[in-house]
Amino acid sequence: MKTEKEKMLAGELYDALDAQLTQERTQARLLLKQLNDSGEDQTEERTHLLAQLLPQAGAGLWIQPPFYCDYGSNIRLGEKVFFNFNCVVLDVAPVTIGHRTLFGPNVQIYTATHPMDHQIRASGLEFAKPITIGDDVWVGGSAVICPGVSIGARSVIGAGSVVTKDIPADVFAAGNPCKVIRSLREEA
Ligand SMILES: CC(=O)SCCNC(=O)CCNC(=O)[C@H](O)C(C)(C)COP(=O)(O)OP(=O)(O)OC[C@H]1O[C@@H](n2cnc3c(N)ncnc32)[C@H](O)[C@@H]1OP(=O)(O)O
Repeated sequence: MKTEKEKMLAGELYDALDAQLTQERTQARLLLKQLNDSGEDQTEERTHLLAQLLPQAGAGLWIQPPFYCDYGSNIRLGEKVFFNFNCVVLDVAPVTIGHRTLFGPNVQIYTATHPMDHQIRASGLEFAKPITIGDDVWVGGSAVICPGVSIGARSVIGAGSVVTKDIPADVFAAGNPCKVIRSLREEA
């Protein structure tokens, strides 16, 4: 029989109040509290905390606190990824981010979702869909990336966008819902 964590990572309905998952979230929150309370001059301390929180991060990661996530262990980052102030990554399902991708302040990445049927929702069970963002993407401030979305390499997402569907590579896309505005191939 699958554990609740295995169901969660498989995108199946699962119980978020499961003891193992609660313990893992608590551990992540304790690390986040230390990270978010750390000073700008405590670079070694921050590097040490981030290595524990995000074991699948590439070299050159820069996270400007405050930063928030559910588990950390489900976030895979390429090299030289940058998160500006106050980003939130609900990594209930895997979140995969490519090299050199930049996030403006207050970007929200949500893999977590709940059943639309109120009776199933009332049972407390929930589920999640993975999010993938390619290399060299720039996500403008306050954008929301919804569950299950992929954003192709080198694309730019305008500030304040709500990305509900996949965005291809090499485009500027913006708005709520986020739509492709133009190709960036000719601008390269
Ligand atoms: C990593 C960091 O920390 S980043 C720091 C934080 N900074 C930001 O988040 C800034 C993000 N910047 C943006 O969102 C800007 O809008 C940019 C850079 C994407 C604008 O790019 P430009 O190529 O100059 O776009 P341009 O102004 O030509 O707009 C093209 C169209 O898209 C629209 N548009 C541009 N940005 C947005 C947006 N965020 N949301 C909705 N529509 C937008 C414009 O209104 C315009 O529409 P129109 O043709 O109907 O007039």
